Amino acid sequence: MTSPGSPDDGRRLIRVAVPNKGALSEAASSMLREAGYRQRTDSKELVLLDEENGVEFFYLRPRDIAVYVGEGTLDVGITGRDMLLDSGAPVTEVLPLGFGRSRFRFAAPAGSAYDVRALDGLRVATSYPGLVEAHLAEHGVTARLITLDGAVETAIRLGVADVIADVVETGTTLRQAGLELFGDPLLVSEAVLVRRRDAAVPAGLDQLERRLNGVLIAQNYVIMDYDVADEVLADACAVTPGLEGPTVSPLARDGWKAVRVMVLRREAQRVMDDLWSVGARAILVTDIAACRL
Ligand SMILES: Nc1ncnc2c1ncn2[C@@H]1O[C@H](COP(=O)(O)OP(=O)(O)OP(=O)(O)O)[C@@H](O)[C@H]1O
Ligand SMILES: O=P(O)(O)OC[C@H]1O[C@H](OP(=O)(O)OP(=O)(O)O)[C@H](O)[C@@H]1O
Ligand SMILES: [Mg+2]
Repeated sequence: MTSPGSPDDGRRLIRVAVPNKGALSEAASSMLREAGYRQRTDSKELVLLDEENGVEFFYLRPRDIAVYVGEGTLDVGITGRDMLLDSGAPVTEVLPLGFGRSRFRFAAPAGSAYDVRALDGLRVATSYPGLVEAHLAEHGVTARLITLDGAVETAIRLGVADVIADVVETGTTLRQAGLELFGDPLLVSEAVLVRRRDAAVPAGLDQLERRLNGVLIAQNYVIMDYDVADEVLADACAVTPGLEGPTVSPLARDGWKAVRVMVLRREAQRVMDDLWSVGARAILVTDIAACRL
């Protein structure tokens, strides 16, 4: 008989927690899909078995994911760094995933010019009490935390709090509530892959990590090909050092080489200008569909 969590051939499945709703949900599933895993097609599905890849996905609230992984019920999960620190669960980051980027900041009514050290005795509304409490303690400040489930920006207008601490991406929500930021960010957050701290590395994590890393590289890098005369080959290679060094091949045209190299996508236009300046020609940029480095 097959026990839960093990397919017929006796391999143990790696159990992965994925956000079921909210800001991380869609991006997490599409990254996993990009990495070759099956994902649910119905947002009501709670569990999905991808037997071919040896993975079982559990769709859970992002806030609960660090708890399940910290308890060892699930092997790994995708959640926000802010949520994982707030939970205090014994989990550790395996890989930052490059989406769900935000800052965790204090804000107060525009013009009130607060300072973190002046929060003693004030009411701070937040959905992340663990994070805020630790930060205030670091600064020797004792404030009264008002813990709310969401829509924290409204708490000041309704007279429940003097300042708030919340997730900020574009700042639109804050501005619309007539608030402005003060103090340094408590945290810079993004979605992260997490596993249980001080526990054995779960079987299958290395494959999951390599696949997700492959997706990140494919998103962030392009392939650049160009032709260059031997005399300026070294100058061109200095512009495009690549990750491990460019591939240089002979061209049918005497005294010229063909070069192939990986370049950061966001720098591609600047790099093409620089290559052109040193004399490179036929500069082509190609997307990477998938990779393992
Ligand atoms: N507008 C945003 N841009 C980028 N990341 C965000 C944004 N809002 C939330 N996040 C991040 O997404 C993660 C989960 O937050 P989310 O808002 O999805 O949870 P929630 O507030 O519990 O759920 P919901 O908003 O659906 O009630 C956190 O790590 C947070 O930093
Ligand atoms: O800086 P912005 O681009 O405006 O984004 C930040 C807002 O997005 C999230 O809200 P969400 O929609 O998740 O509602 P919630 O506050 O109820 O969680 C977060 O809590 C902020 O309110
Ligand atoms: Mg939210």
